[in-house]
Amino acid sequence: MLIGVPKEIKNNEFRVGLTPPSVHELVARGHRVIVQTGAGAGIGLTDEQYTAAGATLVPSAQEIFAQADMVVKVKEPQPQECAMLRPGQILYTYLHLAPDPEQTAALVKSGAVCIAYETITGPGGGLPLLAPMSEVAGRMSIQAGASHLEKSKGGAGILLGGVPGVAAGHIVIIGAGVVGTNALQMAVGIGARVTVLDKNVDRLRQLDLVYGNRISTLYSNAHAIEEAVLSADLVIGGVLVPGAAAPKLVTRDMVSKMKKGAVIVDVAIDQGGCFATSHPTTHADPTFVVDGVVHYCVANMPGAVARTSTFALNNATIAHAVALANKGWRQALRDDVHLKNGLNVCEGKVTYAAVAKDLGYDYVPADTLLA
Ligand SMILES: NC(=O)C1=CN([C@@H]2O[C@H](COP(=O)(O)OP(=O)(O)OC[C@H]3O[C@@H](n4cnc5c(N)ncnc54)[C@H](O)[C@@H]3O)[C@@H](O)[C@H]2O)C=CC1
Ligand SMILES: CC(=O)C(=O)O
Ligand SMILES: [Mg+2]
Repeated sequence: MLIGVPKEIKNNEFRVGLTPPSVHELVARGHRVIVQTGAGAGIGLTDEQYTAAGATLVPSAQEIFAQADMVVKVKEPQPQECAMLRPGQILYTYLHLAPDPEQTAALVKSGAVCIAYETITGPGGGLPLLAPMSEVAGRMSIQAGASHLEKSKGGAGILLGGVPGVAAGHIVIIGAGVVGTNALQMAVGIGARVTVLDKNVDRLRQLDLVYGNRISTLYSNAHAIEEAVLSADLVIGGVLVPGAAAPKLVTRDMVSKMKKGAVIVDVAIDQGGCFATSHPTTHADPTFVVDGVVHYCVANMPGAVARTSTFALNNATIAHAVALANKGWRQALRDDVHLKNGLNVCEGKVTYAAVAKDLGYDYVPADTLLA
């Protein structure tokens, strides 16, 4: 198979779909890989490293999309990339379709076979191709929050760890999945007071066993969320209903009653966000203020630590990339229910139930397209 890797074009996005070691994995199995010139330059992955791994460099994204049987990316395709996809071509990347009707319509129109990293499941449960980026974003959420609590960034002027004689700041984490537990690890590490909420009591039980009385755990409902966020200096939003638009758990009214200069980091913004007042921002202009509360809503947080993130992502994506290249998409999906769960749009049909429901498409089960 001919596999193509374009340079990412989203704002401040320096990750790349395949590292040179991943290129080597594919080439060693008899596949050809074309990489756009300079695709990894922003994170020190040179064109020479790609050619040494067996890739051929091509100068433009147009040539990558025109030639490749499978395009491997990181972020959802931007409108000009959607326009270059063609029927039957495999697109393997993050998509986050539920909050994005324009992208969904463009992918349906393209006729391409669109496999979303974020809905591929794992034999042990969970979302193993989302997990590494959630680890990164969860850890980053505390440093982003701490930074924006500084006066010069619009925050209240609070040091989360406090100092002897002055109380530590209060961090509230909504959602105790991968983002939430990684945020929690950092929050405890800097000495903040931490409250974590989830609907899954087993998750809270596990965290209680690890952290004991260093944290407070709360069952997530509207009352508990309101009480927690009103006393918070920093709120992290890390909820997920897989594939679906994020539930708006923090209302406009709650935000209006929060402390002035408090900070919200809505990590779930790539699924639409879990604060009623959120909208996506970029690394170039990461925050806005509503009712005196600083909102950080960057939809590609791991792009800021693009080198770490690229290697972590490739560790999780390469095995399925090899399967798709070796077997073709139909057989690879027939052989692996977890990879099949990644199919969101295929040959003009929406094949992921939560996306179809949220955006008003007919849901066509993947199996009907694999016969
Ligand atoms: N902005 C960015 O750059 C990035 C965003 N993300 C996003 O972060 C979000 C979270 O991802 P993960 O932690 O990997 O998901 P996860 O599935 O590991 O955890 C989500 C948690 O939310 C909980 N939850 C669901 N409904 C809830 C409710 N009503 N109240 C409280 N908790 C609730 C679930 O029980 C689960 O524990 C996703 O939308 C993901 O796409 C992930 C990486 C980067
Ligand atoms: C998961 C995601 O949206 C990201 O890594 O950018
Ligand atoms: Mg997006």
